[in-house]
Amino acid sequence: MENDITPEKLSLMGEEDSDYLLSLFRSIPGFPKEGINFRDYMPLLADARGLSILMDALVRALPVPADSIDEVAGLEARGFLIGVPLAAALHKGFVAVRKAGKLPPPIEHADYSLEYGTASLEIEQGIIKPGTRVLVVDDLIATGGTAHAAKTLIESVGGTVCGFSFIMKLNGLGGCDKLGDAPISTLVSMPA
Ligand SMILES: O=P(O)(O)OC[C@H]1O[C@H](OP(=O)(O)OP(=O)(O)O)[C@H](O)[C@@H]1O
Ligand SMILES: Nc1ncnc2[nH]cnc12
Repeated sequence: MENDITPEKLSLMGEEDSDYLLSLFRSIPGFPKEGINFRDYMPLLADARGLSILMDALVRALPVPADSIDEVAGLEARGFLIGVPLAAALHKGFVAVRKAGKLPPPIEHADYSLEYGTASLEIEQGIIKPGTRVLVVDDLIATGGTAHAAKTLIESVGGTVCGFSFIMKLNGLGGCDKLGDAPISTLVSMPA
């Protein structure tokens, strides 16, 4: 099903690498429930060349210059998998934005709705210092509920979201419209 995937920022790399990356995405209709076409990037991580191209692509496609980022925040769970290596590649720290109940108090908490359910995100108070410029990283933006909740949390502890980096964007759900003015980078887009 990779033929319904549109490259966005992949033009920043060679056609051979771009095609290779596109060939590794998987789409699973009906998972986790009827009506959802689940977009899976795990094969990109499992493939040595795919992982290397992916990380390179995320760095090239940063929505803001690297020197304007203080910290990278990854959203549990799939955002952790790319957030940590991206932070390391940029020589920045990494902050985990976690699902409810995983972090010790004191925490900040925000509820949000998903394409297929509802959930809560939490962040430790004190982990982001006031004035810190944070790049938010996740694998995918659908409705934008998760990324918006992360922005709310980061701002509630005094940070500023300077940009968002996603691998995938699902079209037609208005996700990016929820995120305010901070620049957004997505490597590929596809129908929801
Ligand atoms: O834009 P939205 O509609 O909010 O959806 C996007 C979110 O959904 C997925 O996470 P999920 O909550 O399924 O959790 P996981 O990463 O733990 O699998 C994905 O990794 C994003 O975080
Ligand atoms: N269609 C989808 N595929 C993978 N992750 C998602 N998160 C929200 N919608 C999703």
